[in-house]
Amino acid sequence: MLNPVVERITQALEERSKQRRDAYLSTLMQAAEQGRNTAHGCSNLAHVMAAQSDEQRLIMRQGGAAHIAIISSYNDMLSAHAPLKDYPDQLKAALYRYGASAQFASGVPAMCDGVTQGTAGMQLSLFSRDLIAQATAVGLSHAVFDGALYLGVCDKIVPGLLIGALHFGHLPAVFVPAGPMRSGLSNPEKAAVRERYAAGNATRDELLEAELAAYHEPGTCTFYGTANTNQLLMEALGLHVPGSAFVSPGSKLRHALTDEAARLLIENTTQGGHYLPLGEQINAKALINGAVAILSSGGSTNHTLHLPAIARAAGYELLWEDLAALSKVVPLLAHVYPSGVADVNQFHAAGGVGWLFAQLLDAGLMHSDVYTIAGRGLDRYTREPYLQTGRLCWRNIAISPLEKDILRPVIAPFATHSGLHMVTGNLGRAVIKTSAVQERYWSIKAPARVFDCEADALEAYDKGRLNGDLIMVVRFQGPAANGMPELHKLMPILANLQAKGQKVALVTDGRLSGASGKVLAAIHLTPEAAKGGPLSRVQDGDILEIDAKHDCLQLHLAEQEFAQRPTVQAPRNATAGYGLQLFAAQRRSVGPADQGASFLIED
Ligand SMILES: O=C(O)[C@H](O)[C@@H](O)[C@H](O)[C@H](O)COP(=O)(O)O
Repeated sequence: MLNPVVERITQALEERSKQRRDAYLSTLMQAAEQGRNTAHGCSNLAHVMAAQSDEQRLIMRQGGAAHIAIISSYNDMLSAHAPLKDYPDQLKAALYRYGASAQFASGVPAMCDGVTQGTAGMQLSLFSRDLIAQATAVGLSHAVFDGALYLGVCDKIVPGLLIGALHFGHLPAVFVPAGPMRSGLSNPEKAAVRERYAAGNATRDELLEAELAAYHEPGTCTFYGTANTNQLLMEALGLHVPGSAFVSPGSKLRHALTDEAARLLIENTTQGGHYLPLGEQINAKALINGAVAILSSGGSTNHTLHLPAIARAAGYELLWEDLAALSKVVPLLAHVYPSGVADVNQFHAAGGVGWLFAQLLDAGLMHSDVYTIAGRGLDRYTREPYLQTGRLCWRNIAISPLEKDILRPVIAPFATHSGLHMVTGNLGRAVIKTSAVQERYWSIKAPARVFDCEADALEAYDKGRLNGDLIMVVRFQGPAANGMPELHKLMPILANLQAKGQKVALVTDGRLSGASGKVLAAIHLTPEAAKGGPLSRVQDGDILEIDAKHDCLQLHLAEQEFAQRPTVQAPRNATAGYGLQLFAAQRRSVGPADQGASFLIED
């Protein structure tokens, strides 16, 4: 039986979004009826076919076969995307075997947050999600396709591809992952070396050695950050070949799963006989399944931005309140770094996605009656793929998790609350994830130390100026100020202060990495300081209080006195150089964090 809160939130989502969703579906229907662009004349078609092989031209000229778009975010800057290099050729070969034709419709940009962390480039990170959505739309705008394969893994890329794809929601879609790199130096060991380096107790050589041992080959980073949360989300939305999220790149199984992605897509086209338009697949139940999967696994806080933005692209208005309400009934069932010490390879080996979904479905926390690319019913995603004499098969996963420190059943979870909190008070509202924070640190009342950028906070630490209990405020980091960068570089220094016995926390209108944890952090604060939010009136020494258990974020100051304080303006020249000026229009038009921090303004 479905959990009543899950049922209520799903219904509320449907009701609140009815008008928008109906309009979305009617646009989708029109596009579906039209199919490929019927206005295409011979010259248009000749342009489509000019670069194709004779065999492919023949298939297209004869008509009747599906024509598939491949959209890829491949580059070899991202270790997670490097394995995608040969996928288009493999997928095309598989599609041809099934009688379809295919074209590499577009590449989309993809940046690595690990490379840009703590640098100006990070200011483009969240904006790149919407840019990827636009690039996806450009790729599909030729309107000659019957379905599309989307290749991407990392933080902004998968949400961006999905948002773009949903604007072509009449096309069936399959997302094709590449899988995580093998485990190297463990994530906690890597973090420990960083903390020692920040404290001056490790050399730069030691630090680099540790980083290289952690990030050591192609594949997704092994912690459960935003990229791997994306992969879990794609399984929960039924957009992957079941169980394909965390299979290593380069393995025979991965190869077979990639071929299977092509086969399933063909099946879901009109030509394949089981037409499944993406826009119908991603309905309220699917979105709630995505949210529940992320919450129960301690997924990335970035998805409090991405999920509302994805939902909006499908005609839904998903609220932070929905996530907060679900969080209270969805137990934390996985402990993967930063919430635990295990990495995603160990999570996968312990039972992984399939085991987790089986638990959630059994407890009525996920909707089973959803459309997936593999057929109706999410139960298909509770099994794991394997090869039997070269043939791709699926099998049930053991009922008990193989490792109770990594996965736990609904009846004995790590915590009954998933750990995502929405805190509110006179500064606005913000998001806190407690699954990686020890419970004794969940509340704090301390003086504010206010910084207008991450670099100033790091400098204060280096100069030994962060003494005593403190709540670090780093403001002018919201979407309109500078694109809402991740401030992950603050974590080692705050962790060090905490380890020394100081009570510390962070309040910011910026973001943290999915890999951040340990220290209590109220992030995505809305309204942001650059828009005149109350955060712009906070001063050094103000007493702030954060209480995750009671969903509270408060500045203790008489209301009138606080209201009369002058509003500090955003620092000038923070957005110059490194291409940042090119995004001035986006900073002007971007929406607030609780609506996904998106600059995609729809009519
Ligand atoms: O949200 C995320 O998951 C991050 O953006 C992640 O993709 C990024 O690469 C981190 O900076 C790496 O974390 P570490 O620096 O801790 O390895």
